[in-house]
Amino acid sequence: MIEAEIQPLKGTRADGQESVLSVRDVTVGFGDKLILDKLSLDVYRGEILGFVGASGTGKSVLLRTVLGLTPKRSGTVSLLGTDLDAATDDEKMQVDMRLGVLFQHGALFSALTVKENIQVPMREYLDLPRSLMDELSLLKLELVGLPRDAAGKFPSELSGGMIKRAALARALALDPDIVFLDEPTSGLDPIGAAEFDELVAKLRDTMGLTVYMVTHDLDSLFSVCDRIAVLGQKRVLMEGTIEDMMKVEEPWVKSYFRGKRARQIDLSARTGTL
Ligand SMILES: Nc1ncnc2c1ncn2[C@@H]1O[C@H](COP(=O)(O)OP(=O)(O)OP(=O)(O)O)[C@@H](O)[C@H]1O
Repeated sequence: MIEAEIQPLKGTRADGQESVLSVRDVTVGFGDKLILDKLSLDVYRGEILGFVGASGTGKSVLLRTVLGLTPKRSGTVSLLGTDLDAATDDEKMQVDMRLGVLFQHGALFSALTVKENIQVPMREYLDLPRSLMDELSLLKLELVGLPRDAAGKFPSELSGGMIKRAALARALALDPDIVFLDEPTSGLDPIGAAEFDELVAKLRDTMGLTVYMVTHDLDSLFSVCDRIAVLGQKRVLMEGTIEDMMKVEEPWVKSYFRGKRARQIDLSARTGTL
């Protein structure tokens, strides 16, 4: 399959699936350095989208732009059907409440316990009694597979894998429709990373969560991502399933998905030894 044969960008998929995130012709630059040039992308409800690209191509810049943290020069970003530029403050807040974010670094506030970290979004957006917030925090911990006694611990007392889970629990605090995960498995050993991937897939299956995952982790791309978008040349170079990616001849995509490491993972996945 060549690039042109991969599914084109649309607002709604052929099966009628709604676009939860719709990025249209977004241009972002710093000074005279253009990072994204008329980039378009859709993420559909209930899918796990893996977003990849060489280092420095602008994956974090796009994520920050979508979240409204980095200004764009032109283009539109619609989240959950709301054009963020045209939205009122109240509409923006309604959207903010329905998305969760797990940043690669600085995932948790170090001076707060895990429970207090999970309660940060609840305090920001909801007016709930303390006992209910405590109960909800324990439910979120259970959801991400952490024991109840993790609630009173500080991030420094947790392993890397537990920190990621606790940060995910915080991202899920308000039962979001979509979560943005920036390199969620970086720094985890392969078993911890595989367990985290399984957790993300389980949450998608049970909660109908939509997942936008920036990742370099080939294991994640092969095992849990429904669709992959590749960033290159300041735009989404191509998008499709992992099978589509395996057929692409573009040099970076080819070496990424069909290099030695990728071949080992693909073989493991096919033989069930992953
Ligand atoms: N605030 C900023 N001011 C100026 N340049 C920036 C700023 N933020 C990012 N950049 C530049 O934008 C480019 C893309 O950076 P970005 O962090 O998005 O890359 P990335 O694809 O996420 O890389 P990696 O995979 O290594 O994390 C880089 O050249 C970076 O130096």
